[in-house]
Amino acid sequence: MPDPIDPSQPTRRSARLRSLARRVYPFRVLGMGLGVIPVLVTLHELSMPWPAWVWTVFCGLVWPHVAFHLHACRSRDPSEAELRNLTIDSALTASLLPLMQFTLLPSVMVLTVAAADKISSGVRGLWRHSIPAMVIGLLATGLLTGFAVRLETSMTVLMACLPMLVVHTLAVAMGAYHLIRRVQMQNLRLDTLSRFDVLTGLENRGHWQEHAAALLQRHHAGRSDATLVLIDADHFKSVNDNYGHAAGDDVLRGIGDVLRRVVPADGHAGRLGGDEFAVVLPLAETGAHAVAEAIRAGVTALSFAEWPELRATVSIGLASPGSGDDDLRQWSQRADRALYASKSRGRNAVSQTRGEAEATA
Ligand SMILES: Nc1nc2c(ncn2[C@@H]2O[C@H](COP(=O)(O)OP(=O)(O)OP(=O)(O)O)[C@@H](O)[C@H]2O)c(=O)[nH]1
Repeated sequence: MPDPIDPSQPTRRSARLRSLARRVYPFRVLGMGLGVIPVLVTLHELSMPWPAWVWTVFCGLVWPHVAFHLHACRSRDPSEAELRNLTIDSALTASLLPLMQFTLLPSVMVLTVAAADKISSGVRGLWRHSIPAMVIGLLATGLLTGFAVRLETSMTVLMACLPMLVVHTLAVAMGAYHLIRRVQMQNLRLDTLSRFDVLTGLENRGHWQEHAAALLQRHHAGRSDATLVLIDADHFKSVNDNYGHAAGDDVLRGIGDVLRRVVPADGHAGRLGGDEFAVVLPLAETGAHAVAEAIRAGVTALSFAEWPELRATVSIGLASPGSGDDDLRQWSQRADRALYASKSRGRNAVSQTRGEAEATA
């Protein structure tokens, strides 16, 4: 079975490549368009014949649009077509070097930009696969024009290289900047999704448990009071059955809103799953009981615009850690027993494990 997060899987690869043509197009137009300037200036200095000019203009100004409109957009497999185009880019770029008699600066510059564009395409190993195409392009025009070499770069050619050096470099940097920002935002979203419950916006089970375990540890170290409050919606199944799942979701969201409003800033509220919620408070039982009672009253007061006759209640159990509560599980079991006491006393109630159970409704 394919691993959905394995980037080497074919489906993910083709999804990534699908946007390649659009991503590469502006950089190809910019890179090859600006690259043509120093090449033409060099051709002028070398008094090269007109076919060399025509070829250069085709490579720099015509080919990028041909590649995009004829190949990548009309192909049945645009991603594969674009990979082919990137390889042809390399061949065309290298074919300009013999025409310039390998004049050092523009030759190195256009080759470097061509390689950088392959690397920034994000396609692994593309620049390596482009090397044979470069050799072919170089040999083709080299054999036609002879392999004359004139490395020396005049000041005019140097000046003609500047637009490409500056503009292309900045454009690539800006592209990388936007990509990094997007990845950062997506990481933030993933982080939020992994820690918070989508329906209520409260902490999810795992994230809440981390806070609860940390508080339990602080309590055992004698550095904090602690009370665990378990909350369960009453007859929630019948809310779903009688009003529908959307109404059930509204009740859960309403309970989430009450918890956000009532739980003090140093407490942590989470949705454990289904209609079960939990809160940990750095308070002794008396203070926690007041918070639990405020939660119970807040849920009782909820109203729902779409279902005016719908009412919700919750049963609540709370427990402070006993000396034998070494882990969160044992602590939760004690709070759960208190919650069960509230259920068996008719619901819409707050109970605690120490002392007698209290009915507050
Ligand atoms: N609308 C909605 N329902 C959910 C969601 N998650 C779980 N449920 C439903 O919540 C219901 C929980 O029902 P039970 O565990 O039987 O509890 P109950 O009906 O509240 O009974 P008591 O707790 O004894 O009062 C089930 O019908 C689940 O299908 C959710 O995200 N949205």
